Amino acid sequence: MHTSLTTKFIEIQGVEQTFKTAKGLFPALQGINLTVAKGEFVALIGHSGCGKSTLLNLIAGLTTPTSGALLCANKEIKGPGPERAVVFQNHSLLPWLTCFDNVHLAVERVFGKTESKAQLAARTDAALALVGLAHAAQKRPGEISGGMKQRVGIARALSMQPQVLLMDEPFGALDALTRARLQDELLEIVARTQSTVVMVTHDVDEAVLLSNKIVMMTNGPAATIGEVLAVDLPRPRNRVALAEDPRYVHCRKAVIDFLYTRQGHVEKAA
Ligand SMILES: Nc1ncnc2c1ncn2[C@@H]1O[C@H](COP(=O)(O)OP(=O)(O)OP(=O)(O)O)[C@@H](O)[C@H]1O
Repeated sequence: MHTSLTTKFIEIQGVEQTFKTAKGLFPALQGINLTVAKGEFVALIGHSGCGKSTLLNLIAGLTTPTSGALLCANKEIKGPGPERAVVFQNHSLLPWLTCFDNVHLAVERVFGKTESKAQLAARTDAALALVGLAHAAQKRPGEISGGMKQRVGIARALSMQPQVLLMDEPFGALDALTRARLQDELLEIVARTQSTVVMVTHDVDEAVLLSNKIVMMTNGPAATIGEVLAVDLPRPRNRVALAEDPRYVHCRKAVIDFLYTRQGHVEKAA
């Protein structure tokens, strides 16, 4: 159960992102102002191409904004850092390494200079155990299912003991049942580790089930934050019980209204 969600952790101030393309400048994001508190779970939702990944990449420090500022723990975000671990949709594991070695690589990068070999191995084991994959430690990505690969990706991110977990549609490529199971696991892990999470998703139910706050983005070009919805559902959350909870239904409807009534989907060429 989150106690206080008041400590400002990530601050995004007047951020604008313009890309140079063959056809000229493309304004992807403008006027983005957002605060994420420590221990908060924030979902970014919006139609395809509105700029969710662009915003997540800015927080990850993989790109720099055209203007505006991004801060993490009062420090300007100037590049990627182990305190902001990223989980991508396609797990991005190295296929020739075992699950253990894939996670160990990240552990070594962050703690290699300060900890013994035994400590690094123990961290790796603990991260795999956290996602229920201790038994698959010696398997290679090609020998495990899509859901398991995604769990290794989450273990790798968590193994760095990041202050914030940035997830870009982490369950987007999975079937509905595996996706539901991983959402439930993520809920438990986040409760146990008190992680701060920013997650990009297309899935309204996923956003409501997992988050404290849903950031709804307008369609691009020059996309911005249209509305922020507070999800005041108590934790722990149970998907079956929530399905009929009027507060859940209300949140779900508010997001659907925003996406389909006020931001009617416009397909546009990328
Ligand atoms: N490096 C880039 N150069 C040029 N345009 C880009 C670049 N990255 C993103 N864009 C454009 O910026 C817009 C936002 O892209 P982004 O990938 O952030 O959207 P998204 O909301 O994450 O989409 P999806 O939900 O489909 O993954 C799109 O129009 C995209 O074509």
